[in-house]
Amino acid sequence: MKRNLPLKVAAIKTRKRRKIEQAVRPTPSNPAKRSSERRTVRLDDLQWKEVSMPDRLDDFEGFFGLEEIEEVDVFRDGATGKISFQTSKPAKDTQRQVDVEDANGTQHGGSQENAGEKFDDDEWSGFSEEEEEVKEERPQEPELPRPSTSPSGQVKLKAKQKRGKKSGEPLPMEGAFDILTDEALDVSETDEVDVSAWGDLGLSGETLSSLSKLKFSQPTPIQASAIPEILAGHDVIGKASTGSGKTLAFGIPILESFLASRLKPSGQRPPLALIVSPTRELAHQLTAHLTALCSSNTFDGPSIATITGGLSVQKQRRLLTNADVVIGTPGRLWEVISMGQGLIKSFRQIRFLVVDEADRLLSEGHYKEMEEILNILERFDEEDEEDEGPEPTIPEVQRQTLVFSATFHKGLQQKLAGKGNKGGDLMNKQESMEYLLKKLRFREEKPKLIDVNPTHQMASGLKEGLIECAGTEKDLYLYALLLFHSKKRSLIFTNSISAVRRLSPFLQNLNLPALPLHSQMPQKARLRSVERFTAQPGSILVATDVAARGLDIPGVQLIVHYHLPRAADTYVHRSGRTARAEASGTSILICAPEEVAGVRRLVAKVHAQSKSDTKLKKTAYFIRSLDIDRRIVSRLKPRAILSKRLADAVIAKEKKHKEDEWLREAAEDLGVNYDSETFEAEAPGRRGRGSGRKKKEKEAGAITKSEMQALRAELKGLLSQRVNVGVSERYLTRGGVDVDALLNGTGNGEFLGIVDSLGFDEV
Ligand SMILES: Nc1ncnc2c1ncn2[C@@H]1O[C@H](COP(=O)(O)OP(=O)(O)OP(=O)(O)O)[C@@H](O)[C@H]1O
Repeated sequence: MKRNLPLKVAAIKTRKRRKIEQAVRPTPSNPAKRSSERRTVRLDDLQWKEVSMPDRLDDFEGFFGLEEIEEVDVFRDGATGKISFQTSKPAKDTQRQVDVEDANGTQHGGSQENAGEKFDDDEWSGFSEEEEEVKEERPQEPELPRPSTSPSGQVKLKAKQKRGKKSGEPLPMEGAFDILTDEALDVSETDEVDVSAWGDLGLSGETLSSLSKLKFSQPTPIQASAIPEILAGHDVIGKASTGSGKTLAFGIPILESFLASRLKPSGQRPPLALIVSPTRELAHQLTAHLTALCSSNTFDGPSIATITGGLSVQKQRRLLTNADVVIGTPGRLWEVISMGQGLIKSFRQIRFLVVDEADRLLSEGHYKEMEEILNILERFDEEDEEDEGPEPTIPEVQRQTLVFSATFHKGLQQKLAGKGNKGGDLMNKQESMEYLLKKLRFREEKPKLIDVNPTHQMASGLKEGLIECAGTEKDLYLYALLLFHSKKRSLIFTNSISAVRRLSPFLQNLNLPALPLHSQMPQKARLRSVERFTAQPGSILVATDVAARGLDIPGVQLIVHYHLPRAADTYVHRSGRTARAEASGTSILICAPEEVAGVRRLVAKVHAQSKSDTKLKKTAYFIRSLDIDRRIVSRLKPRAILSKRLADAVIAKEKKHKEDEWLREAAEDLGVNYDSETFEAEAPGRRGRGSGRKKKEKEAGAITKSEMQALRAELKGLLSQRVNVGVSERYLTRGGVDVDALLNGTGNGEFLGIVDSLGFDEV
């Protein structure tokens, strides 16, 4: 059970953080009291005591609270396998009981496995109590399937019934730990999932039962092609469009290898696999996907360590000691692994090196850190050199190298704008192979290149379009677009952190549920934004390209490129956050007039590239403009202006505050007095680059508190009114538009014009 704990960490789904500090087990030396006054209780009914924590939480990595309980006996009924808890302690107050009841008045129960999850989440996830509300909304884990393995290794799940329903009687501890009991296994309710379509891949019963639980009835094309090659011991380069299941294409063979390795004598083993990811969010998500793959409860899965920046190095190093699978970002991985010879040696014995989003990790500008890792895996240490004599030969590579991405591109650094549009070309098959052979040391001379969809770069369910507007009106058009697509989970991409900082409050002021995500946010806040975005339907994530690759957030329906992608691969990956796993979705670029021609070429290039590989006749792809009634959009302008003024003022004040703090500290160090007004009055006026921006910032920051209040009140007034669109020649509207109703999902978006000419109404 303990060994599994790190796996659960990844669930990013924290519940109440509790620990049974002293669950008294009935042992001979500590016999449990079974006096008549003891009663069977639910854990949630007890008065848990909060354990005090130090104020500084930096090193606790999200461990925000600990509660303990004493004098509770844990019993497992030998006949039924049921687990129960007994105590003589009084029950907690009624309020507390209400907290753990759902809308139907039933108790939220967690399995014993889930109790483990709580510990693990506490290890790193960093969600505070205020997030409990979101977490409580999480759908309950599906009940545990019990696979029956046929001689062919195929697994079918039995249809199950709920215990309570069957007997019609309330069960002791119903809901809390049912999932552990044998009885529960037999009768819990779940759909029957036939996984016979996986039969040809020769997977173990354990893996099949997990796939069955995940309801993955058949492999995706990349899985069907890559898994047998990896299982046969080959190096593999896998290319398949975004959202096509590449994670399990390498995850399943790693699990198979782990399951096979259990037969060998145990002991201190080196990690089996190292998976490198370009971003922290993706690393945690990979952990989550592999964890889910091992969650059928029919076997103990591998222990997974997630090694990313933003979390304690010491803790991560400890995690590595027992890890079977290590997943991380290159910088932190290198930092942690290179801390000691012991780890370096054990990492040289890994059996699988996975480079996810390989073109990104191996591209100029990002390769350095990845190269450090590769060096660690390749390099001899001095001891080895002595053994081998003065000229050491390079040791034979024992590990399989698995490389996956949706794109392989060249010239990542070349910018699209103003540079002859050279940037962002995608590589054809031969070029990608040459490129990867140069960067990585494969075991085989020719790794298997599997490209499952050479004819199209983009997901099949994706619709693409652009909106043309003045560069200064992008905020307004973004607002209009989001109103039209209200209640749709949307991801807005920008090219700068400052744009994320500005757009998030701009949209929030307009009552849109926007969340920020960029690399300068503290790690806990980053994870929180992703979790909220995942949990809240209709929410909006405003992000830099840190969210462009790999993130698999279900139900993202709209991608907006507020800033144009700098390269073709970025366009592919950003757009790939929607229309995943056969779903549909929309990707819209907001372009200034001078950007339109360049963007058309970029998108045409993405579509043409795939055709050139297959020698299909090239017909230039023409991305269509979204037809939007500009007069109607202009009616939204007063709101947008007010919201922008408010957002700018808050940002300018925050910035000024930070600068003041910094200057005050510097002045204190120098032993002089600092007064911001005198300082500014005496500072020489700056001219030149950036002075206009400075001036604007100063003006924005000079707004007084009461002016801010007045602006807020004015905006509130506007937001409560209907947008009077008058009578449009083209789109007859009656009376006006209730934007609040639109936000509630009950309005009619037609006031924004014929946007369905592209079929976007189905999004
Ligand atoms: N065999 C399957 N059947 C159904 N769904 C699957 C299957 N395999 C994976 N999925 C689901 O498909 C979604 C996308 O998978 P994944 O994140 O691995 O895509 P990807 O190809 O790595 O995408 P990207 O290129 O954006 O990183 C996930 O939600 C995953 O759970």
